[in-house]
Amino acid sequence: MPIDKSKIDWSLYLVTDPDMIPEGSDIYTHVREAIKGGCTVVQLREKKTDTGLFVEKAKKLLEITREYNVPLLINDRVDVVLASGADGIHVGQDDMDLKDVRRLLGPDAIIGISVGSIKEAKVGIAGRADYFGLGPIWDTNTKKLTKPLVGTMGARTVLSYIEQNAGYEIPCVAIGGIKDYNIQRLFFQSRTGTKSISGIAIVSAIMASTTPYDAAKSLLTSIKTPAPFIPSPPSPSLLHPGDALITKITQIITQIGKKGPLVHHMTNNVAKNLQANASLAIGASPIMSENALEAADLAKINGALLLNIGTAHPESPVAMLEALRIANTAGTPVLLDPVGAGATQFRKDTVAGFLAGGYCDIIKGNEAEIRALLGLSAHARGVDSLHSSSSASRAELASTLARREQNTVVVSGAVDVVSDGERTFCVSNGDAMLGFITGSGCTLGTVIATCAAVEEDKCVAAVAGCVVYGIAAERAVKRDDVKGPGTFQTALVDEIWRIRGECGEGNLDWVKGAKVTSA
Ligand SMILES: Nc1ncnc2c1ncn2[C@@H]1O[C@H](COP(=O)(O)OP(=O)(O)OP(=O)(O)O)[C@@H](O)[C@H]1O
Ligand SMILES: Cc1ncsc1CCO
Repeated sequence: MPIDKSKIDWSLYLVTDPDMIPEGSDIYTHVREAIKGGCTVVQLREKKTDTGLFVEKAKKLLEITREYNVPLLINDRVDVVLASGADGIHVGQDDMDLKDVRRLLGPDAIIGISVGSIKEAKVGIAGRADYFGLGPIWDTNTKKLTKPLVGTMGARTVLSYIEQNAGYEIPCVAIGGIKDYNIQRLFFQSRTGTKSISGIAIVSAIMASTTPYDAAKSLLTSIKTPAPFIPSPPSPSLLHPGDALITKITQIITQIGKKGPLVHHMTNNVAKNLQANASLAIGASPIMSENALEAADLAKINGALLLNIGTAHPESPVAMLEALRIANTAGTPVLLDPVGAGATQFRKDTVAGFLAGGYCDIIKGNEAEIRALLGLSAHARGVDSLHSSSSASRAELASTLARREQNTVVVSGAVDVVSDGERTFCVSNGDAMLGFITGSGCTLGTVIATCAAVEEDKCVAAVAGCVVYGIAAERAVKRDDVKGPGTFQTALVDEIWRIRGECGEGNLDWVKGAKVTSA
C-alpha cells in the first residue's frame, strides 16, 4: 500500500548514514530497531554507493518500512525512487528542479526539499514541495557545513514566511545538530503564534548508536514532552502596570521569605560576596559554585541558576553550559548575566555558545551587553556600558532580544527596561549611587533570579526584582549613616533585608514607592 501523504507523522525522521552504523549491525537491523523505537519517517542517504546496490538497499528497506507503515524517502536520486518503488525523495536546493522531479515521480510521490532561508522557501513553495527539511539549525559533525546556520530564530522566520505565503500546509522537519537536550527548546523557540516544526530529522544520534531502539525512543519522548520551561500565558491582569502588578510584586517578595529558594550562582569573583549577602538578605539560600559536577544535585532543589561570565576562565563556559543544560532538563529557571559581552571575543563566543546550547529564561545586561547580544555595535569600557539611550530605544533592544530568544530580557540602567517581547515595562526605581559600587548589576541579577525561583511569570519576576532592588537603593542612600559608596553598599543589603522583614510582618508600605510604567 502506498503511503497517504496527508497522514504522515513527521515527528522523528531518520536520515541514514552507512558509515556510522556500529560494527556488528547492518542498515536493515539498525533501521528496523529505530522504527520500533519510534522513527516515523526514513530517508535512505547513500552518497558513495553504486546505483545497483543503492536500489537493492532501497528495495530491502522498503519491505521493512512497509511493515510499519513508515514512508521511505530516497536522498537525491529520482532513478533510485523509480527503480525501488520508494515513497518519495528528498532533494537539496542545488539538485534537480522540483517541477521536473514531480513530473518524473508523479502526483503521489512525497517530495521534500532542504530549506534554510526565505529565498529557499520560495523555491520549495514554487515547486509545491510536500515538506521542508529546515536547517541546518545548529552545527553538526555529520555533514561538512556549506550553508549558514539557521538557529531557532531563522527557523521561526521561515515558519512564519510559509504560514503567510505558501497557500498550502507544508510540514517542516528541523535538521542539524539536534540532540536529546535541545529538542524541546527547539520546538519552543522556533514556533510562531500558530505554526511549529512538525518533527526533527536525526542522523548520528540514531545511526551511530549501538542501541538505535533506545535512542529513537528517548528522542521521541523529548519530542512529545513539552519543555519544562515553557511559560504559561500571562495572567490578563498582569499585562499592564497597575494594582495587580504591584500586589504581585509584594507576593513574590513575601514568597521568597517563606520558601527560601536555593540560588546556584556560577558568578564572578568581584561581585560574589555582595551577591551572596543580597541573596541571604532577601530570604534565599545562595550557593556559589563553579563546579559543573555539582549542578545536577543543585538543580534537584527548587530554585534558580545564575550564570555570570564576569571573570570567566577558559574552562568556565564548558562548566556553565553543562549546568545550563541540567537546569533546562530539571525546569530550573536560568538567569544569564553576559557581563562585558561586547568587550572581548571570548565573552562574545561564550554567550553565543550558551544561547545556542541552552535556554536562558532571563537575560539581564546593561545596554552595551544587550547590544552585543543583538550583534549591534557596543561601546563599553570593560564591563561598563558607555551607552545611555532613551528608554524607548532600550525598550526596543529588550523586546527584540526577548522575541528572538522567546524569553525575558532586562536592560539595566538609570531606568531598567524589562520585556518578554509582548509586554515591556520600565522601572524607574534606583539611585545613581548604584553606579559607584562594583557588581551592582550582578547583584540585581541575583535579586531577579531569586524572584524567578518563586514566580512562573518571568517577566513579572524581573520587574519585581528591579523594583525591590531599586527601592532598597533609594532607602539606603537616604540614610544618615550612608556617606558614600562603601557605606551605601552595606546599607543596600540592610534595606533589602528590612524590606523582606516588613513583608513578613504584612507591612507592604515599601512598595508604594514602585515606579513601573509601560514602555
Ligand atoms: N543613574 C542611575 N539611577 C538609578 N539607578 C541606576 C542608575 N544607574 C544604574 N542604576 C541601577 O544600578 C543597577 C545596575 O545597573 P547597571 O546598568 O549600572 O549595571 P552594570 O553595568 O551591569 O553593573 P556592574 O557591571 O557593576 O554589575 C540597576 O539596578 C540600575 O537600575
Ligand atoms: C569589575 C568587574 N570585572 C569583572 S566582573 C566585574 C564586576 C562588575 O560587573
